[in-house]
Amino acid sequence: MSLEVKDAVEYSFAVEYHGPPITRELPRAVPINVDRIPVASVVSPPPFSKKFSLPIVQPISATAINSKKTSSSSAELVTVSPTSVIAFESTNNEVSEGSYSKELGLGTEATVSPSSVNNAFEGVEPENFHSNGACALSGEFSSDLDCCNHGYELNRVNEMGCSSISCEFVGGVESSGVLGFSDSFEKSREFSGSLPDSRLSSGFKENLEFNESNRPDWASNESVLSVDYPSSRVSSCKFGDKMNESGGDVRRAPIVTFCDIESDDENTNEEFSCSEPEVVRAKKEPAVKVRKGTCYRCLKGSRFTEKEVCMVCDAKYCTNCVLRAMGSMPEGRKCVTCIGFPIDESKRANLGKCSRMLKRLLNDLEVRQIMKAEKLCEVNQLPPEYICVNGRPLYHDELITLQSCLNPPKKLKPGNYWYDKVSGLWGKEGQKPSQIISPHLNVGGPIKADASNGNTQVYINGRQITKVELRMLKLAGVQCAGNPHFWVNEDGSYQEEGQKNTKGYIWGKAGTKLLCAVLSLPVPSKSSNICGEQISSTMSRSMPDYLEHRAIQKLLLIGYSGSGTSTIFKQAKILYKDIPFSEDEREHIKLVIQSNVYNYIGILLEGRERFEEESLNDLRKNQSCDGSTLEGHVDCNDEKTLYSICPRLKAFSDWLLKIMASGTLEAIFPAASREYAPIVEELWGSVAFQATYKRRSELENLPSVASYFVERAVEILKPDYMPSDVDILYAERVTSSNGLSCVDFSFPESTYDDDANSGDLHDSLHRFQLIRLQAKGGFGDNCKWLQMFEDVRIVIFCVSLSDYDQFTIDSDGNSVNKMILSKKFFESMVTHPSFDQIDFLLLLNKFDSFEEKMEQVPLTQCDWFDDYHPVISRNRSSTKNINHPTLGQLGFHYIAVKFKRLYSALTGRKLYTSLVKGLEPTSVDAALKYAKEILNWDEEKPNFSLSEYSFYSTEEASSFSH
Ligand SMILES: Nc1nc2c(ncn2[C@@H]2O[C@H](COP(=O)(O)OP(=O)(O)OP(=O)(O)O)[C@@H](O)[C@H]2O)c(=O)[nH]1
Ligand SMILES: [Ca+2]
Repeated sequence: MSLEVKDAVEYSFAVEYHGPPITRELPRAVPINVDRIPVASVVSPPPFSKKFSLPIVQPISATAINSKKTSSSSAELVTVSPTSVIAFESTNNEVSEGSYSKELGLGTEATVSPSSVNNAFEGVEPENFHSNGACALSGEFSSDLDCCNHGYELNRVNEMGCSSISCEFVGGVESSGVLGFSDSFEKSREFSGSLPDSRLSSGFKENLEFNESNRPDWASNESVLSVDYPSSRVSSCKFGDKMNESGGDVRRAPIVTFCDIESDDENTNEEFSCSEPEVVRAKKEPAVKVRKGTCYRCLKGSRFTEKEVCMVCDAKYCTNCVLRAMGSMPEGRKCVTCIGFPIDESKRANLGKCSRMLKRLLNDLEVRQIMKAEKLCEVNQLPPEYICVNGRPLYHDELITLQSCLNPPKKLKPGNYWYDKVSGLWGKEGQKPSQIISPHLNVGGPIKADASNGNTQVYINGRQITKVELRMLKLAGVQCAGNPHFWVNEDGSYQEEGQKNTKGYIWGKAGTKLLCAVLSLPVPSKSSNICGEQISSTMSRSMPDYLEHRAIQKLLLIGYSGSGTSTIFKQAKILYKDIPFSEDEREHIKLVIQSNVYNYIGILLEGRERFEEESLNDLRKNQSCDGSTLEGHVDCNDEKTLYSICPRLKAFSDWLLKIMASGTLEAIFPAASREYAPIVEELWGSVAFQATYKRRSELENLPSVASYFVERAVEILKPDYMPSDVDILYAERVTSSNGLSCVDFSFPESTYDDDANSGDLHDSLHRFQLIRLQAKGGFGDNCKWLQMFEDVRIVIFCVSLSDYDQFTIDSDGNSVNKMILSKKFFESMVTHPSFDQIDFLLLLNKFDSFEEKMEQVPLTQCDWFDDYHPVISRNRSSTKNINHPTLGQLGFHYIAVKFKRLYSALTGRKLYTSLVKGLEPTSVDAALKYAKEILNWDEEKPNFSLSEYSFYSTEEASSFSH
């Protein structure tokens, strides 16, 4: 179903006002003077950029624009035929007064008359208008309110506990329909720093002004109507609310200040307040005002009609009208009347991303050509003065320098940035660095000490650095005592100011890069060390692909020791990376696996000694009793048992056990590996070892994965062995030694998506970073890491289901149930201040062994589960059956509920849970996609109104209810 939810959400009904009598004057929808219908906004600046103070906002009348257009020097402009589609080189100059005024709705076929403009607002009684805020002029306000009513529930534990990715909508429009995600909605409110309500009031205020003064000049209308700015992102409020009304400005003065259009795609929880600098930007309004949801040309259709949007004025056209309204689209999707105008910056991300509608209407070649033009044509490029570097707006060639350097800033959007020319560090004004771009570029002003708003008293190249940078420096081993001023070069070499000798290289250590990744700090890219690079002077570089620049979403994976986090981490690598493990990594892992194998062999040899001892004891006992031999087990003369080995093997065994006891096993292998491989082969072939191996379940220290490796010991210990992905998956101790590992990935495009529509594609191109933090016996030492995870989007907490009958000795020497330890760890994490307001996804892992275990061992082995009284059907079968769940499924469901209740009691929020078999790729894939779904919704919710197509139609919303 692909209903256009955007419009669905924008549509709103006026609500009758029942409140107290209103004392002040009520706003009225005033007929607009058609002659004054504005058609121009800011004059596109480039031609004058060097000489004048720009931009200048001038009201331009419809006739004026027509004459301007016809006399325009741009061939493209004048030859546009509103009806031909690909006629970029159209021959007839059919742009006459008539055709333009027609498009403007002023001519004979006027689509909107003064009265119809008025009509559009009819039916909105003053009271309603008042009570409903600014909905008549800008439906987005009410749509934002609707947003929060879209209760949405991503799979709770399904009855049988098997499905983990189902989603449901609960309640479409009723105001109490907030379910499940209410907490995350709270979060998004916080992010935006402005509640929908506050927007309402400010929008309303401006509308009041509008109506009171009824100023006909466009410049002021601009600001009023801009309140209607599509609420694409949580922070969008800033545009309309703070629209600066000053028309002209002084070119070099940094009064052009910005907030980000999509600032939420990074640092989600930071700096989203309306106290940010405001944007000064005029937006061209559609030539006509129409009822929400209808086509701007034919005025037909409803909110459900699929529409294409003009990149400039936001006018929307239905399938029947779009080609007529947009013509040949020489600059992409713009109304014919908007050609030559800069695009609405909020739509920059959509440049070149074709809609389904156009794909249907046009052939492939046409689509490609239009999208290319849309992306690359001059007028659609980022205006240089929208980029402010070190407090100064850029000139045209500065922007080109910036964009065409070897390491250009990623996701360059209008905004204020700081740039440290010496090191190449680059960031948003008032924030930590986000990237290291090419150094020594001649752009912007000199860097200011407070550029990143740091308060650490530590300086890098004259800039006071931020807390997180200081943390990184310290962890990277840089001596930071005494408020030093550092001089950092682009290669990371640093010295203290005033001193000559280099003290070290900040990014020199391997660990520092990982650290930076975790702290969201940039590291130099490989090519950035090249100095004096040539700056190409052409605008050949295409605009950076926005898809690449989506911010990475961090998933923190934690769990009590042995819960399976490293298995899931490795599984993610294998699932989503083309090269899950590099050659170097494999080489290293090989050694780990080989030493693991020796370790398992050692444990078995230890067991062999014990078994031998026991046999000998039995033997002696028997001999002393009746003097007879125990048949088949002992050779009387040599005191040999089934478990005895020859001296050569015995010597090896003694040596290995000694090494293991001294804890130096790893230091001795791999060198020893080559030497002893033949002995291992002999050992494996021996009767005694085989007999021991048969009794391996009696050896407590031998992990269950051991058999996977020991049975292939001979092969694995060969020098040319290379571990397979599965070997690595099963291997112990192959993930990072310091307890921290991370992997960046994105989910591959799902194969069952009906259409490779680029609008949907973004979903598969979301980037994620899975960070695994190991918790040896609760976090202890690693707790220091937790505070670094301020920008983690979700915590994935892993619990081993099969721990319920496992016990371990705690520090006081008491035997404690491992599930209880997991629970305690869970409690301390969900209540940890670092994770306040962060969603938790509980993975109940090792379901495979749990299912087996449940057939043997009662769940009540764990005290926490002593109230487990399942209703077990008599004709229970072990196969999955909805009506007759297995014991494993019943147990899983019960444990999931236990954790959910615990979580809810501790946080008042909802815990997401999923069942996992860590060793099965599909299961881990499903679990991680579930995490993605949770985040997606979290992100989608605030900008619900902008999503062109959504999987979640309102119909689905209402058909699924609680
Ligand atoms: N049967 C079964 N075993 C699993 C599963 N997931 C992990 N394991 C095994 O459980 C053991 C512990 O898993 P790890 O992934 O190392 O657990 P961890 O969370 O990294 O534990 P620490 O390294 O102690 O912090 C390994 O031997 C895994 O092979 C599963 O789904 N089923
Ligand atoms: Ca492990």
